[in-house]
Amino acid sequence: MLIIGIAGGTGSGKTTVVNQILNELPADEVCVISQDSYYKETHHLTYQERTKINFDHPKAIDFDLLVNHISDLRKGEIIEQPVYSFVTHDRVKDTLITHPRKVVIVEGILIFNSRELRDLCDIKIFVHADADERLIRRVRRDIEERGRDVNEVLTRYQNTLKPMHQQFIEPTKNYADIIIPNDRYNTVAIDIVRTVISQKL
Ligand SMILES: Nc1ncnc2c1ncn2[C@@H]1O[C@H](COP(=O)(O)OP(=O)(O)O)[C@@H](O)[C@H]1O
Ligand SMILES: Nc1ccn([C@@H]2O[C@H](COP(=O)(O)O)[C@@H](O)[C@H]2O)c(=O)n1
Repeated sequence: MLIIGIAGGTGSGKTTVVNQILNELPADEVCVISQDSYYKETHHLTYQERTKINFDHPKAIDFDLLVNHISDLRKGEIIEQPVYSFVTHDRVKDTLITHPRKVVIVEGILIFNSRELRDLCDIKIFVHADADERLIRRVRRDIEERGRDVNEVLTRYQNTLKPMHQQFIEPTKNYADIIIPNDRYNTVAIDIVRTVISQKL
């Protein structure tokens, strides 16, 4: 099994890179684990209380469960991946049955903050895009796909996204084996990653 960690700031293009890698691999040889699915359960909080959570701090993530699940996959076990709603800011009741595959891709802004998770990754990739580019993408995406308005996104960016990126996300670039510059679509980098995967497999 080959475990690939893909980190990078919000809007850097992690999900897009994952999809580009997936395009070239047979569906039954790869599975994807998103860190977003592992935001801590917050059933006990009201919606208003949940909106105030700092989602860009490592404490917001259930790393214990995430590490256990990746370890289980490595052992060949099936896991039940939680499913998260960006609309309610909480996990939903459903889970996603996920089978171990030859290639396991773990993606998320904070994954390299966990030493255990870093150690589980055979290849660590950091997707880089400049802050202004990421903000533009984030505004568009959160309005179109996550039910937010421009004021909410910009306020969150100033209060949490920017400082948390500087404190917790950007420094983890140092752990990366490969850094993908993604201000523009980077097909050369994707080809290189695919070649590395093929060679390892
Ligand atoms: N290289 C790129 N150039 C332009 N837009 C991009 C690029 N990569 C991703 N995007 C767009 O930016 C938005 C955020 O990308 P996404 O892959 O969801 O980022 P992340 O998973 O890192 O938050 C999406 O709408 C996506 O289509
Ligand atoms: N309820 C939530 C939970 C997280 N976020 C934001 O999602 C970002 C991480 O996802 P990416 O796909 O952008 O990597 C992170 O920056 C959180 O602020 C949210 O808006 N609402």
